[in-house]
Amino acid sequence: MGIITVKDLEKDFQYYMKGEGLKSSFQNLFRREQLTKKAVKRITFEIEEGEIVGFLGPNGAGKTTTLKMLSGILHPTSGSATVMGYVPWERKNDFKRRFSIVMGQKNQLWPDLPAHESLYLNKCIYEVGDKEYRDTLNELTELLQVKEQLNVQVRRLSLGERMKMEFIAALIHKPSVLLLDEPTIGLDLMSQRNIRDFLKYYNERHKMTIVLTSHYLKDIEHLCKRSIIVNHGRIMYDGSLGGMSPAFSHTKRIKVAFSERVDSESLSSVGRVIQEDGYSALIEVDKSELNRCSKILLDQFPILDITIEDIPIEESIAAIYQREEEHAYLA
Ligand SMILES: Nc1ncnc2c1ncn2[C@@H]1O[C@H](COP(=O)(O)OP(=O)(O)OP(=O)(O)O)[C@@H](O)[C@H]1O
Repeated sequence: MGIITVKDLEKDFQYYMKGEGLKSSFQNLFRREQLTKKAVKRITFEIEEGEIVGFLGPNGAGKTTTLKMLSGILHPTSGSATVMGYVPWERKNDFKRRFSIVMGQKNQLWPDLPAHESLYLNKCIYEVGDKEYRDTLNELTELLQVKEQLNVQVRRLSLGERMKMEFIAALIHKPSVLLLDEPTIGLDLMSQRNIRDFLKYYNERHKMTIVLTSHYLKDIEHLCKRSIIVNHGRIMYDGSLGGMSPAFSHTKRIKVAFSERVDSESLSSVGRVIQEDGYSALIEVDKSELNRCSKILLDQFPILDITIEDIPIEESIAAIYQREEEHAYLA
């Protein structure tokens, strides 16, 4: 059995419709229309110990709601889930001691205190022994290179430094499962990379299971062998990003620059023209046709430069987002 198991998990939010203006506010005092938002719809998956799994999806897809249920912050409407054998929303102390969540948009450190005081508070809450606390703090501050900043008031830290402190606070009790909701949001490229490298190293060293949501594809590509793509609360894909769609892996793109103006009509005999402006073109061809099409281009067109590319992963993901729900596809 996986360290995380999710079976037919659903979450509905009830909320009230509120019209605009004073008249509508007055009417709402007597009659309010209740609406239901189905944020998560019967999702099922299992995650093995030590895995890093990416949770991908457009805004409002249901990622945060799922993570909140797995961390016990929210009760599901129906379905079941276990994390390390515990039902998260029962919030047993043993579960809390072995689990952690970092939300890029929320801080758990006190802004007016230096980070080390909040960290010490976490040590006491989680009943971490003195030596273990010292060793873990040393390891984490060295890995994240924030030893010097431990005594600085959290509100004075840069966003990247603050995020690193948030990670230390989340890991000080050495959880077995870590949920990350947009951990690199707002960080510059260098800080994003530092956090990614840190997570990769930490996962390999401590075999910690990580579930990660991020809108930065680089985070997912770098860290996750497996990604679960959700849209409208449903799982649309579960597998590796590389193996996302056989249709995409059978197609290549030829990017060409011409030394003189080329007629767009003539290019359509080579393959599917994605874009062209007379002096350059992007043409999609079947992999098996690549040699033949490249030869036609080289023989019959005034080629200045030619490159062959795979379909960018972002486009494969966008295509999955757009897929109709009833065609949900499980790898
Ligand atoms: N408390 C709530 N009441 C009503 N609707 C809610 C509530 N919380 C979330 N929702 C709705 O549920 C849907 C899923 O939200 P969720 O935050 O899980 O999406 P997400 O995939 O994390 O999006 P994002 O990438 O923008 O953070 C959204 O349509 C959201 O508006």
